[in-house]
Amino acid sequence: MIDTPIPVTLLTGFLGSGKSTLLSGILRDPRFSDTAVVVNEFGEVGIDGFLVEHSLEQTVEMTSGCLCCTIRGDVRETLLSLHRRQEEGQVPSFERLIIETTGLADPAPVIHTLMTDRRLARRYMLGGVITVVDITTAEMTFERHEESIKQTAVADRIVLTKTDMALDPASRSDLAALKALLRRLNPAAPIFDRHDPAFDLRQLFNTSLYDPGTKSLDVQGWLNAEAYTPDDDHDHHHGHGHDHSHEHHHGDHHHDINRHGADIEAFSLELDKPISSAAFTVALDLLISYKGADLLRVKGILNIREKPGTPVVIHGVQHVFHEPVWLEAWPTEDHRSKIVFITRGLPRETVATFFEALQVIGDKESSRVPESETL
Ligand SMILES: Nc1nc2c(ncn2[C@@H]2O[C@H](COP(=O)(O)OP(=O)(O)OP(=O)(O)O)[C@@H](O)[C@H]2O)c(=O)[nH]1
Repeated sequence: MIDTPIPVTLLTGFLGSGKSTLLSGILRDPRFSDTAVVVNEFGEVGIDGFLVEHSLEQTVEMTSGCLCCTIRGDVRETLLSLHRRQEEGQVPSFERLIIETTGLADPAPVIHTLMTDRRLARRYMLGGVITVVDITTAEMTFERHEESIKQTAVADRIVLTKTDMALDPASRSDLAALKALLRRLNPAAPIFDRHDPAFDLRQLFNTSLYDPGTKSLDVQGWLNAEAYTPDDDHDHHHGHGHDHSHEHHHGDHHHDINRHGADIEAFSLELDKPISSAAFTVALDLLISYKGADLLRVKGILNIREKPGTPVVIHGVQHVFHEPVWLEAWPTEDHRSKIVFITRGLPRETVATFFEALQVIGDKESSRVPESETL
């Protein structure tokens, strides 16, 4: 058990959106009794008394300030120390870890630390990102706080909160518009209603590439490339074009919620021919140096020409990419490379151009890039 990296789930969402309330619900549920929690709070008391009382040493609260500022030190040290204490039997063993970030935090630095820190990577892996969205304040929050849009764009799961509060008919149309906006910002992340009787907390945690339960890789579910492909059934799934104002007209509803995050695009690229490892590396490096900060999330499965039959999985958040994972075989009959992108101010056409050029330069350049510098 201790040999398998422990999945880490990031719980994010704007101030007051309902993160702690959701977390309390998770920790009250006996199915999640093997969960450790790291809470980062500005205030003195992180979470309600129940959690502190019943989770005992598995709860590590940090009152040292904003997570995004202290991540290099505190969260890393906290996670390593927690793991060590588990191995030494000082705290009960845990199967998953949740980090609740402050509402103001950009989740990217935490994700970067999990992706790149070798000591952490032997013990933990990025499980997923849960983003909580308060439906009563979402529009104002998106309006005023750019980071809340980014929190949504990098999510693996989106949870709508405060849906139990009385809604007048106008607010219900707001809800439809909000969902359409969330799908546009992030087509692949399932959206759950916290108060839907069918909502099961377990749906929040089946997010990682590696499924610790079955000890197998679920590339299809993780990539969910179909969600990025616009078709008749998915006419809310975009990534092409910018004018979304035709969607969801709601009587006398005046706001155009879809203008928020108008520069965010979600799309997939499919490459029919196997690609050279060297050319792919060059194209990705160029893209990162050109617009690294605006590659909000990139996931993909690649057919590398030099290694037929063994695809490689890539995963990046902004300019930082996870160590590629080589698979022993393709998960399906479809052996095309597929890459999904969520970008800011970086249109599909531009990204596609990089990868089309890649196909062209592939043959010429592959011999000129040292093997050590490729995937
Ligand atoms: N009616 C209702 N109230 C909720 C819901 N979720 C949270 N709240 C309330 O909203 C307030 C803020 O919730 P928290 O869970 O503390 O939010 P948070 O995101 O942890 O807040 P910060 O830590 O300040 O960022 C509290 O008063 C909660 O009781 C919900 O689904 N419905």
